[in-house]
Amino acid sequence: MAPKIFIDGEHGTTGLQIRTRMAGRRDVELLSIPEAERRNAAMREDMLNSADVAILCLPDDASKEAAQMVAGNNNVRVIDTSTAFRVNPSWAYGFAEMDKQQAEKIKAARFVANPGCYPTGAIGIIRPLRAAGILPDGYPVTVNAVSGYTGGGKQMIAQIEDQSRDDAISAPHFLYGLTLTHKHVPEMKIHGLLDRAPIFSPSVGKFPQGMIVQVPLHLDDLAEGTTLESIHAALVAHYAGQEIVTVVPLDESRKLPRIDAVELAGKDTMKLFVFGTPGASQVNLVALLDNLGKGASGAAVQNMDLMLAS
Ligand SMILES: NC(=O)C1=CN([C@@H]2O[C@H](COP(=O)(O)OP(=O)(O)OC[C@H]3O[C@@H](n4cnc5c(N)ncnc54)[C@H](OP(=O)(O)O)[C@@H]3O)[C@@H](O)[C@H]2O)C=CC1
Ligand SMILES: CC(=O)N[C@@H](CCC(=O)OP(=O)(O)O)C(=O)O
Repeated sequence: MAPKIFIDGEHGTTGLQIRTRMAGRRDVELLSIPEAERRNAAMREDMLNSADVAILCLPDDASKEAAQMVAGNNNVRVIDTSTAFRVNPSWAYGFAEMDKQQAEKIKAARFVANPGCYPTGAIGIIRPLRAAGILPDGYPVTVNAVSGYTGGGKQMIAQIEDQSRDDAISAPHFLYGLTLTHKHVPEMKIHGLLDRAPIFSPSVGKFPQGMIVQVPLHLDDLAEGTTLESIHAALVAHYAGQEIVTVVPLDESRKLPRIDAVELAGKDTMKLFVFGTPGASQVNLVALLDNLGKGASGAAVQNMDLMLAS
């Protein structure tokens, strides 16, 4: 019998994209509730407890409630796409490529916390450098990023696409998270293996899907002898043996005049680049992804497939 999957929040931005990715799949059975009943707690509880894998695509509070609804039912495994459980040690962190053991941890887990979109890029860059001893304790890491506006869910999509609203956003590009206390900072610190919280400056551009995450570094403050080439080699070694996170060869990235935030829109992969001038003292590490692809729905489906393969 095909495993049953219930997407709680299936009519929201992340949920819909997961449904699209599952369309036509015969190896899973999708359980569903009508859109008008999406907040019917009794129906949701029933569906959640009928599923083999429940994928929660809800705000944090609703995710916590849903997790509670299935807590006593060991037949149900859970993937949560919210921020609620990402730094909870009882939940496996759903970034399969972040180290060599992570895919096995996800396969075996009952509870998987899907990573945030920005942290996927930031951790994808930072963690390999911490693991290789290149990025020392105390380094003041900064993370600067731009996301497509679907990152803000139904609310922000409406604010940008419907300019007649009182709360419409007309800016073509805006910074936010100005208090430097964005909800993704703890996740970046813990799964990035950092001893100091990074300064995180997010922004949104007037395009629906896509994301650039930048981590600029001073080579003089890294492990002795670190060069642009050795950072690139460490990333290549870290991501060897899989196809979802790729490290762009230096001879290719050197020729690029610019990076397009929407290049990977609609894709579930992530590209990493090492920019800078050979022999100079600074590098800029860049992750390119789709906030709704490897940054959310694509990663959720990848995690579901790992869990079903166990
Ligand atoms: N968008 C993105 O790029 C990313 C999103 N995420 C995370 O995914 C989760 C979902 O976000 P997103 O899809 O963008 O948000 P949306 O606002 O687009 O969708 C959320 C859905 O959940 C429903 N919902 C809200 N509260 C409840 C509740 N109490 N009970 C049942 N259903 C409820 C909403 O219904 P209603 O229409 O009635 O409000 C809506 O259908 C969030 O935790 C977000 O942080 C993670 C990574 C990236
Ligand atoms: C553009 C935008 O608003 N992005 C959201 C993050 C994306 C999201 O909601 O996902 P998480 O579950 O990973 O938090 C934000 O900054 O709150």
